[in-house]
Amino acid sequence: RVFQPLRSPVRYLPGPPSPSIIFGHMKEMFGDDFASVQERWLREYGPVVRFTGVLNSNRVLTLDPRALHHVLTSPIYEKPADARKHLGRIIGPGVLVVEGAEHRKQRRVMGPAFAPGHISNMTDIFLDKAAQLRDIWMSQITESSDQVATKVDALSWLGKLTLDVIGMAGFGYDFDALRPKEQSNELRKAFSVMFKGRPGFKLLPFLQAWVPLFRLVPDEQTKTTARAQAVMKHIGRELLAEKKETARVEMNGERLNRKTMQDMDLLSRLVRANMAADLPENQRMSDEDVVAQVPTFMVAGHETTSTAVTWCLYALSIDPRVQSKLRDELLQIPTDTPSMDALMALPYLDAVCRETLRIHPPVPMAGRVAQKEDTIPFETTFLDVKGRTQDHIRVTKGDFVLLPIVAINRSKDMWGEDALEFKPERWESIPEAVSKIPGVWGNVFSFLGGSRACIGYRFSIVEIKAILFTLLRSFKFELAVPKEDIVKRSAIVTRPVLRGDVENKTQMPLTIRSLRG
Ligand code: HEM
Repeated sequence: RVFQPLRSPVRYLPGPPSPSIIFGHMKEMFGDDFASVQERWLREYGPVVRFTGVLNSNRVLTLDPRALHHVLTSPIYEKPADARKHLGRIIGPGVLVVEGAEHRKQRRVMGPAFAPGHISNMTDIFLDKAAQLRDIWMSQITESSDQVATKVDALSWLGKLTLDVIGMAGFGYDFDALRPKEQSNELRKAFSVMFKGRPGFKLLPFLQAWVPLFRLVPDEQTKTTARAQAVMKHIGRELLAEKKETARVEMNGERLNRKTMQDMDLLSRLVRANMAADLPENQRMSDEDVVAQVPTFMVAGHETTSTAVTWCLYALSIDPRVQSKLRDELLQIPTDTPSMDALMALPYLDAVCRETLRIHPPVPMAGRVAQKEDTIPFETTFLDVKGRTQDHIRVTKGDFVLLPIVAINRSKDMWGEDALEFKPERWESIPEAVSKIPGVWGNVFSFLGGSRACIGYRFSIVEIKAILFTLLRSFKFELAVPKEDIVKRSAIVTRPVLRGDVENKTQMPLTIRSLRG
């Protein structure tokens, strides 16, 4: 590992000098300002930049669509092993962390559960839970002094809402997160313990991920995490046993008569697909793999979606014109419970969602590591440090390629001079250049692309639309603090933090005004 960077051809790429032999540019990459750092490097050093990671390891930054497409689709590239192992120790061998043949197997069995037809059946769950939040907020307004408006922390409420949604739609489990905390159930408590902690750069988890010796450091979080993990596994196993039993009864021809929401959840679908008679034995997932999908869906699908809706309400709060144009469209619908197709057919709602996920992607970046030597083709030529024109780069085992989600989504070269502005109207006619972005959804890179693209992207788009539909029809949103006070804090998910808040607590204070007279 120590000598690898000295042998790799990546060292011939232009780029900034490493500020630290131990941490390389990791501080810059985890800092709030990472997006402008990346933009600056691309401006200074050209379309392909070499920067450094831990122990001077090579990292490549580029926005070249051909190169990124290559990395996303070639089996030579895997997620960074240390990060996978670290997450795998917490959530088990779920689809988010496994690689190679095991990953292909899991994706194949899980794919049908995320098909549009099944997501369509979940729309009622999304709308139902959103209506629950609407009613809670409405009663808070009624109880307030002026009975027309109140202040809420949108982020924490939306976090509860999306946790309830992933519980019901993911495994037919009601977290009841929208209920008061005292009524918190076991799985919700276990999950919040496992992922407790504040965003930002933290040394110990970082060292634990990289240097096995540090995993022996006894910290309180590790102990409570182990206890919470045991609860999570236990509940996961119970859920699995329940789903298997239901599927068995159905498969025996004694089809259960109750068409409950549980029959529609992702885990039930996955269990059925895994039990299908025509699935070869070696393609079936083990019980351990299936149980690991419970925390996997919670990790991958809950905070990402609540953060996306939160940033959308932020964008709508600072642009009242867009907010009322969107509301006008939503109020045209004669029912509170539209179908998925009806939601998906609303053009301005679609443009607002795309623009939110472009400007405020919840996951700011990801990365892949080459497992052996490779040549990455480029669309545009560039000069290496020796001044030679190149149309490809060579990498070797251990080289890391950044997947710069924010930088692509906001690139002025691709989107035009107004790339940094929130403008849903841009989706009426998007520039030719963005059609090359190798994203699985709508010309943005926010769900990545290729064989490891977000499996839940359709789920989350319909969920986001259902939540916005329900809330915008009942409330007007305003920021309750000056917009300069909201800071983006980047970690695995980019959350809002109030400027000057020493506790670094994530929140989005909004004033909500009832539209019911
Ligand atoms: C706005 C919401 C969401 C965003 C922005 C998002 C983004 C992403 C991104 C960027 C990745 C790739 C990570 C990487 O390869 O390093 C990913 C993977 C994944 N996402 Fe999402 N996600 C969202 C919602 C969801 C939901 C709702 C679910 C499940 C119900 C979900 C399940 C997954 C899973 C299982 C993976 C791993 C896929 C694999 O490795 O094969 N995501 N997501």
